[in-house]
Formats: sequence, structure tokens, C-alpha cells
Amino acid sequence: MRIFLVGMMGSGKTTLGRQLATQLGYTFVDLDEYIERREGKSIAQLFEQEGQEQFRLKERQALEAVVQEYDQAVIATGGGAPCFLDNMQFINRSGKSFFLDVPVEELVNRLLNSDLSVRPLLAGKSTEELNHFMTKTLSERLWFYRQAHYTLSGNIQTSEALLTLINYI
Ligand SMILES: Nc1ncnc2c1ncn2[C@@H]1O[C@H](COP(=O)(O)OP(=O)(O)OP(=O)(O)O)[C@@H](O)[C@H]1O
Ligand SMILES: O=C(O)C1=C[C@@H](O)[C@@H](O)[C@H](O)C1
Ligand SMILES: [Mg+2]
Repeated sequence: MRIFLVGMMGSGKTTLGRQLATQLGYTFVDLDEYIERREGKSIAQLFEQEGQEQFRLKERQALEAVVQEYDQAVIATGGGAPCFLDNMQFINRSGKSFFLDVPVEELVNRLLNSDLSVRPLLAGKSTEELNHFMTKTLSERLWFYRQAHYTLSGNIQTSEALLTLINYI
């Protein structure tokens, strides 16, 4: 079985995905890291050198490659991945999907405590700009994220989220 985690930057896909994979004995794949390895460039470099449109094409190719490569895996998708091309349909056809629906205020808190420079869409933003960007982007993306098979809502601790997810699987 393939398990896909979708949601905004800071929603905990990488953190939760890694732990879930360990618990299930599945391979963990972080789509951003997979792209970085395939391309030999960081996500920030890809955005800077090739632009977002080209990145989204590479992201789709990587998604297809991951599905080809792994039958039993927990896959943390990139924050934007489900919202371009027909990626969300492809995800839903390829496994079970979970939307980590974390309130914007909490996303902003978490992101302010992390390294913004590795996230090219957020790099250099002030707290106010970050708030505005995250609110606007979430409202544009909700339609896609809500197509996930399951939703985990709220600011919940990773350990609790893990238990809930395992119950759904
Ligand atoms: N349940 C949680 N409660 C509190 N903080 C969390 C939780 N999950 C993750 N974090 C923290 O929030 C930050 C972002 O988490 P993470 O990198 O897992 O998000 P992501 O969804 O993979 O983001 P991106 O789309 O940018 O890769 C990290 O600093 C992480 O430690
Ligand atoms: O939300 C987004 O559009 C992104 C999220 C990250 O996972 C990376 O894929 C990249 O920084 C873009
Ligand atoms: Mg991540």
C-alpha cells in the first residue's frame, strides 16, 4: 500500500511521514528530497534557476517515478504537489491520501521556528507577509487538498496524529 500525506508547508508531512513509515515498516519517501536527489539541486536552486513552472513538471515526473518504484511506502508530497496538473487524482489512484489540515496560525508559528530559506516561496518574508501568503495560498489550495481520502484536522501532536492515521489504514 502507498500512503500519501498532503497539506501546506509546515503541516508536518515530513515529520509525521517519517515516523509513520518506521511504525509500519514501510519505506519513507519525501518527494522534495527525491527531486533534489534526482536533479542534483536543492528545491531553492530549482526554483531560482528554472522557475516554478518547470519545477512543477519535474515534481509530477518524480511523483510518477516514486509510484513506479515503491509499492509499500509513506510518501510526504511537496506542499504544492497536489494542486498542479491532475496530481491529486493521480495520488488518489495510486494509494490512500491524508490531508493534514492545520490552522494557518499554527502553520505560521511552526514555519517561523524553522528555516524559511529552504522554502523558496517563503524565503525573505516578514511575519505579516508570511501570514498573508499562507492564508491566501491555503484558500486557493483547499479545493485540491479536500479531495484526499481522509482529513486530520487541527493542531495535533505528532504522536496523536500517528495513532489516528494508523487507525484509518
Ligand atoms: N504536530 C506538530 N506539532 C508541532 N510542530 C510540528 C508538528 N509537526 C511538525 N512540526 C514542526 O513544524 C515544522 C514543519 O514540519 P515539516 O517539515 O514536517 O512540514 P512539511 O509539511 O513537511 O513542510 P514542507 O511542505 O515545507 O516540506 C518543523 O519544524 C517540525 O518540527
Ligand atoms: O507549497 C509549495 O508550493 C512548496 C512546498 C515544498 O514542499 C516544496 O515543494 C516547494 O518549496 C514548494
Ligand atoms: Mg516536508
